[in-house]
Amino acid sequence: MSTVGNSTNIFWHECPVGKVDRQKLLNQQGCVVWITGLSGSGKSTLACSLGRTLHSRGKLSYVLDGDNLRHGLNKNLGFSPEDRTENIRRVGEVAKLFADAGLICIASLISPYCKDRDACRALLSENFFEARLCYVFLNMPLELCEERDPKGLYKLARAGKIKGFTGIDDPYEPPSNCEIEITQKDGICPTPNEMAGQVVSYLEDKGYLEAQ
Ligand SMILES: Nc1ncnc2c1ncn2[C@@H]1O[C@H](COP(=O)(O)OS(=O)(=O)O)[C@@H](OP(=O)(O)O)[C@H]1O
Ligand SMILES: Nc1ncnc2c1ncn2[C@@H]1O[C@H](COP(=O)(O)OP(=O)(O)O)[C@@H](O)[C@H]1O
Repeated sequence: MSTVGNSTNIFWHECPVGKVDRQKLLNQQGCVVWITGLSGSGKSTLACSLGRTLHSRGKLSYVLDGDNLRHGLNKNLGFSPEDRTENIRRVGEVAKLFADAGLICIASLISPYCKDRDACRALLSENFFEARLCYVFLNMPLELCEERDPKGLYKLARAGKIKGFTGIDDPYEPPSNCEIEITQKDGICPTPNEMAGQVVSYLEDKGYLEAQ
């Protein structure tokens, strides 16, 4: 019997089919690839490209995209620091479930604050779950993201019509402990396929693309 958050008198129920059984079925290991970076840095593009590459290799993945989740699970959250923290916490919990289900979970969110990303890492490291988290930092210059501005949000933020926009008047704290950092080379951004390839190589090296 235990107490967790606001719930008291709760019990953990084990099921007979476990993570290892599911992983054997899928011939892969559940893990989380978490893509962080400015709006316009290419997070959704990389997430889709990675999902496609894994699919073509017979690996089951699922994309949790920040923008999309704000249409449902996180529709009651805005962009205040507190709401962003809750956003990351919730997606961390969902990603943990997907990884426990044996999937390669691809989360793509700005996730701008170090403390929230650290909390997420801690969450995925809790004793009953072996941490398999790969932070991918899409380290693209603000100027490039602003130039791309596919949704016109930077323009609105610069005009003061959106308050608290990441990179303009709300901070993006670059990670110092990410597993993969993707940058421009000689002023050229790697293609989505190249970026996905870099992540797939990491997953292969870790042995996540086959059962234990
Ligand atoms: N104020 C402000 N700051 C940043 N982004 C904003 C804001 N308002 C709306 N948007 C749009 O919301 C998308 C980011 O949602 P996330 O859930 O990834 O954000 S966060 O991780 O909670 O910071 C983000 O999508 P991406 O461009 O795909 O990153 C924007 O389209
Ligand atoms: N590697 C890339 N090379 C060139 N353009 C890219 C690349 N990745 C993304 N883009 C373009 O940049 C814009 C923003 O990409 P998107 O994936 O929506 O970013 P985010 O999800 O971080 O907001 C889109 O127009 C997309 O086509």
